[in-house]
Amino acid sequence: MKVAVIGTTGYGGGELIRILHNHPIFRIHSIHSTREEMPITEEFPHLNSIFEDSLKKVEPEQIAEEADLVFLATPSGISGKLAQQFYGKDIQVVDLSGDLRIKNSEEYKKWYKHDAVNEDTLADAVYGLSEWNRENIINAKLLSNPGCYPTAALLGLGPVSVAGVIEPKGIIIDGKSGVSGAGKTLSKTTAFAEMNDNFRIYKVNQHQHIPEIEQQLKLWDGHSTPVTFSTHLIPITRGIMTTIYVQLKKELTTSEVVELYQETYLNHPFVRVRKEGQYPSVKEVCGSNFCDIGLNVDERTGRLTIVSVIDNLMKGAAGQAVQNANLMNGIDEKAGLNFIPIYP
Ligand SMILES: NC(=O)C1=CN([C@@H]2O[C@H](COP(=O)(O)OP(=O)(O)OC[C@H]3O[C@@H](n4cnc5c(N)ncnc54)[C@H](OP(=O)(O)O)[C@@H]3O)[C@@H](O)[C@H]2O)C=CC1
Ligand SMILES: CC(=O)N[C@@H](CCC(=O)OP(=O)(O)O)C(=O)O
Repeated sequence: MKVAVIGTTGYGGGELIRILHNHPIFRIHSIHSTREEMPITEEFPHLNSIFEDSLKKVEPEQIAEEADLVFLATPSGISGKLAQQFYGKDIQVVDLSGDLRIKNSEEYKKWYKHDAVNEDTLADAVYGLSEWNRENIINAKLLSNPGCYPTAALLGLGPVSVAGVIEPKGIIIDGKSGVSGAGKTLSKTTAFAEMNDNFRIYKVNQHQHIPEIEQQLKLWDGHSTPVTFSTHLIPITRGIMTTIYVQLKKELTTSEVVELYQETYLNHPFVRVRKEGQYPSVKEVCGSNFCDIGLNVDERTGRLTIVSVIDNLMKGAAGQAVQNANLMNGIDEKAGLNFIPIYP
């Protein structure tokens, strides 16, 4: 199958190249950028003598004629416009941005600060939380890949939310992300002197991933109410950890909760549930498509602590995007994604 990548010179685009280069079915047909036509190695010297294709202009008509599937690894605002240009054409679209995730246009505008895509495009976009929306993903032509934080948070919350064993009110999600989550555009907060040896909270109660998390929780549990979601920048390159606090409705032991998670994710190769007493760290998933989850019930408070970790560029972006593209095409979901994490 021929695939195209738009936004190739970014971190998400670069990660797509790393995965697709070794994919057994998908073949990179073309890579696209707003820059002048140049070999990708000008931007990514690490690809020298491995993959040296030249960047092409972003021409949706031509891309749709030539390729079977296109990944949009472009910023919010740009992705939505591109998705509309591909709409109705004979090509599958997988968008890594937030532009197609929020079904309510007003809600999107409130959090993303610009207009949403048109209603048709929005209505046809399938939310690609791979482990939880499989039936819709396999029939999707337009796929909206989840955000990095929502992936970690929702994979952590799914089993207890669906089982109805937690109070729908008062969920607290504490997120920490490595710097590559912010993309490669230079900014003051991600500059070395600001970020190194530092730990900073940002977008307090204003993060654009809040409506995405709440939208999915509401589908799982109609009684669910707004969550508290905090995001922190930590001085590592890759990785997200969410530490989630929920109140249990009834008495459950850690071992019972671990069993619930292990059963839920039994047939989902990219979610690894740790046994009682073990908790994941971000290094243990780095460079891979895994989401690792650790659990503990505090019997004193009746609260469950859920710890989930992902690599933001893999399960949080390009990895899950390829997993979804595999599902959309009836290919083994692990195809091209069989990476052992880079450790240490
Ligand atoms: N980084 C992460 O961990 C995650 C990112 N995402 C989302 O994935 C998308 C890509 O993120 P990321 O790779 O980090 O971002 P980067 O900023 O690293 O890269 C974005 C790329 O988009 C391209 N671009 C910018 N404007 C246009 C345009 N008008 N038309 C076409 N291409 C354009 C740029 O390439 P060029 O200048 O060559 O045109 C740039 O390299 C974003 O929507 C982001 O929110 C989602 C989950 C996690
Ligand atoms: C560390 C860092 O800055 N991370 C970014 C993640 C942005 C992102 O991936 O945005 P979408 O998922 O909405 O496309 C942030 O918190 O805004």
